[in-house]
Amino acid sequence: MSKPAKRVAVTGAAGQIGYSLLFRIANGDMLGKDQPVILQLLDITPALPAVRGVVMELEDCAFPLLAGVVVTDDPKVAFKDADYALLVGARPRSKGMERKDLLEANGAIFTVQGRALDEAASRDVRVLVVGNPANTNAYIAMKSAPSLPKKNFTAMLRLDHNRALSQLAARTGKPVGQIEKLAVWGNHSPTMYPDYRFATIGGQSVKAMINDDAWNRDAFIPTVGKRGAAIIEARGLSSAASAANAAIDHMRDWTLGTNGRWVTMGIPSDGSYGIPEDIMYGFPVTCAGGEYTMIKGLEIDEFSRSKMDATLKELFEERDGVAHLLG
Ligand SMILES: NC(=O)C1=CN([C@@H]2O[C@H](COP(=O)(O)OP(=O)(O)OC[C@H]3O[C@@H](n4cnc5c(N)ncnc54)[C@H](O)[C@@H]3O)[C@@H](O)[C@H]2O)C=CC1
Ligand SMILES: O=C([O-])CC(=O)C(=O)O
Repeated sequence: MSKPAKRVAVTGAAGQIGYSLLFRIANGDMLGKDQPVILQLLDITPALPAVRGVVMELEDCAFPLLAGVVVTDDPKVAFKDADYALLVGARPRSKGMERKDLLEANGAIFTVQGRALDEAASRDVRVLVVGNPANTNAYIAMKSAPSLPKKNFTAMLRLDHNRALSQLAARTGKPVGQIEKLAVWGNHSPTMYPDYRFATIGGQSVKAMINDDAWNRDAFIPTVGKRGAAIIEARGLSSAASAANAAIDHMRDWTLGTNGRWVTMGIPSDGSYGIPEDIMYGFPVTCAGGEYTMIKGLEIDEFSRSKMDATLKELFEERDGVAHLLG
């Protein structure tokens, strides 16, 4: 007998990430090839005709796991009994903007949606915020949903993690799938700190393999941090397929587990590593049994401390900038 369907809410369903994401969720890439899903799609009223077009295409794929689709412009309808919520809908940046420049335009969306999740979603709903600035928007949603567990709110750092893996594979000439124990600390912004000090390939230290601090400082860290801008420069639009892929990776690993492998998730801090409680910060985690567990006790050297503090400082500034939204 097939499993009962899970309700997956996706906001910004008419957008470019939505167009890459929905088909993969319906195909079972996120929750497994034996898990039926009901998609609950939210967008703003003028975008609903476009969402209906996407739904026609979903129908035309005849996905066996797609057990139903809801289309709405009302967050409470979209989040009704939702088991998963992927909050993608928000304005993307264009050339010359930083992600934090979107705070004013996008922050308010996440108070409304946090409250609607609080009221309507499953008490176990797993929330991933993709819309930028993702960490602070996730913080806003979490603070606007006081009856839901804080740990169920996360922000997407997985694209940064995957970008960093790919840069390391290129530099070492090793297969990307063999790299373990990478971490990306902090904010999804150019201040993030991708950190391969603990990384291994086939049990060998990646840091020792590369042995080039200047490359780390002057090439690796800025390339990963500014990759989003490089894609906007090249495409004229921000990353969409790779962002959707990262969202699938994040939710799949959270739900189905990582078998001991480290991944990066933006999660509310518990105070570890000197990051104050509730700050939505990228940490290395493993996932098992539907829960994530932060990797604790890693040594933080002076260079790393300064990087982790710089990205924390930016998150403080963003948090202060949205204080008025949180009353
Ligand atoms: N965290 C990450 O790694 C990444 C985050 N992003 C962010 O994801 C967001 C979406 O990007 P795209 O899909 O490329 O943008 P897009 O402009 O193609 O689509 C955004 C969609 O959200 C909808 N929307 C706007 N306000 C809404 C609201 N209040 N409720 C529901 N839907 C709403 C729009 O109508 C549109 O359909 C942007 O903020 C972008 O910066 C993009 C790439 C990576
Ligand atoms: O850079 C942007 O604005 C879109 C994004 O978050 C990314 O590609 O990492």
